[in-house]
Amino acid sequence: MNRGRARNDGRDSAPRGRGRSSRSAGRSAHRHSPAGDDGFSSNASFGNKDGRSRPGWQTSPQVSVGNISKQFDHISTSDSPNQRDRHFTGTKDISSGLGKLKLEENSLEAVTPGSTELNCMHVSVSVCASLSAQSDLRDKDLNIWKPKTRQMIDAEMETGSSLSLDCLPAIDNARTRNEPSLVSGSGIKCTPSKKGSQFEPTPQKKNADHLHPGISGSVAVRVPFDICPVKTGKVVMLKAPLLVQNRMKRNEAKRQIEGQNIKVLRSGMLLLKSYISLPDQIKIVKKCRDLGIGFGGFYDPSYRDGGKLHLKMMCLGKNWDPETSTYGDQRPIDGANPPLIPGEFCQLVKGAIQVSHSFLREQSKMPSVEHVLPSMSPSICIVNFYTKTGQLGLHQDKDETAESLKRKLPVVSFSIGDSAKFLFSDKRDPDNADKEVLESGDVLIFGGESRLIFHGVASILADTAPKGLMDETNMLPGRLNLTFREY
Ligand SMILES: O=C(O)CCC(=O)C(=O)O
Ligand SMILES: [Fe+2]
Repeated sequence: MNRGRARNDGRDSAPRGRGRSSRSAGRSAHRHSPAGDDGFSSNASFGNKDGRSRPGWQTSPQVSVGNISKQFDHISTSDSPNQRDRHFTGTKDISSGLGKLKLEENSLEAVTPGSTELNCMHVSVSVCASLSAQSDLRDKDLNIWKPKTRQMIDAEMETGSSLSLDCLPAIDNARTRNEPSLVSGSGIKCTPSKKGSQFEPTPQKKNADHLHPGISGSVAVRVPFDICPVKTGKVVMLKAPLLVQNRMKRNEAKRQIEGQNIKVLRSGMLLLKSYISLPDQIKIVKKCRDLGIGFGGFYDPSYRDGGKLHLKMMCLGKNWDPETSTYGDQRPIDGANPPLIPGEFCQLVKGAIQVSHSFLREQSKMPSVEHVLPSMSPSICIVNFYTKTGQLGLHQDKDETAESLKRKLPVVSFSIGDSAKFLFSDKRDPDNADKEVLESGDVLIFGGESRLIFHGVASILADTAPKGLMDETNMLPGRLNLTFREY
């Protein structure tokens, strides 16, 4: 992808050298659910016909934490369509050194002797930290959620270290993927009470010790980034000022009036305005939120020289590493395997390409438009979250396989939340780049002649997200962007 680093002025640093990954394309292809399996019909709606959500989206097992479960601010509602309700919050001090995890179908218990204190706060952390598992969590977890299975996993928790459990809601992922099942979703963080011990999450570790059985010692934890923090009764939510609320409502109304339309920005570069319906935007945000707080979720990506990108990122299907500008099956910073791309996302991508084809055929009166905009089947999705100050310098997306680039398979980009000032150009030249405002629900496609166009995000236009989206998801102010590619 070779993203130039965004400086504060929105311009780029010099292009970075990059080795293109020569891995074969096949590896990731089977890793995402085949589009259509759990996707949705051609009208691009996420829900079932009766409006209810599909089970894959809403798995919600009950979770408790040993004998302290009652004390948790647990608002799990297994039938609730609202993902945010499926959390519990809490932190627990551990003063003794031994703990046991008891896992059984639809429940998880952590029995931690010597518990002394419970404070309520929302924490969700990846997998297990400071846990020396005496059994292979990976293998065991694959069975844990089978009916009637009960398992005990003895685990040693070092005194003065932290234990983090993640158990919701990516049980589906764990079933289908060979990785620890305590993956995405909410969790409980047990932190030490010992003076001088680390209360802060440990810095990320550059290996995947925690994935291997029998390795003791403290294991690093990625600090999860929650794009939709849970509203609790105790937190006073400040309402957006009236002016802002009115602007959001106006934007929403404008989008509804203008409806869907397609703009050809260049050959092979199309902008599908308001392509993603509001209900689907909401579902995408909630899904990204759940994946984002789980193992392999959002993190602060940096370049090789340590400079930070001005966004949070996670990869689905395959990992793209900004430090090396290459794709791989594991994320080097923590060994996480990228979560699968939800089938519903792939369906939306395919639908957007089909709609573009119909439009191009209609325009050109040509029976085939594949040479203008080739079809593609996504095997990679890079999810970016930009806060109000986020940006991304002009860059080309060109770390996909030589075959994918040769065929000029398009990149398909979803915008959700606040609008973005998007730049694109033949050169890495922000001053002379073309500009387009990408709004919530827009889908941008660039393939064919435009496949290697320089593009980037100059700025985020604050408080422009649809009010309905923000109200329904409690998403932080900012913009969610998903770019799909075929590896
Ligand atoms: O946020 C956007 O619109 C662009 C993101 C992008 O170019 C990328 O992730 O490579
Ligand atoms: Fe890009």
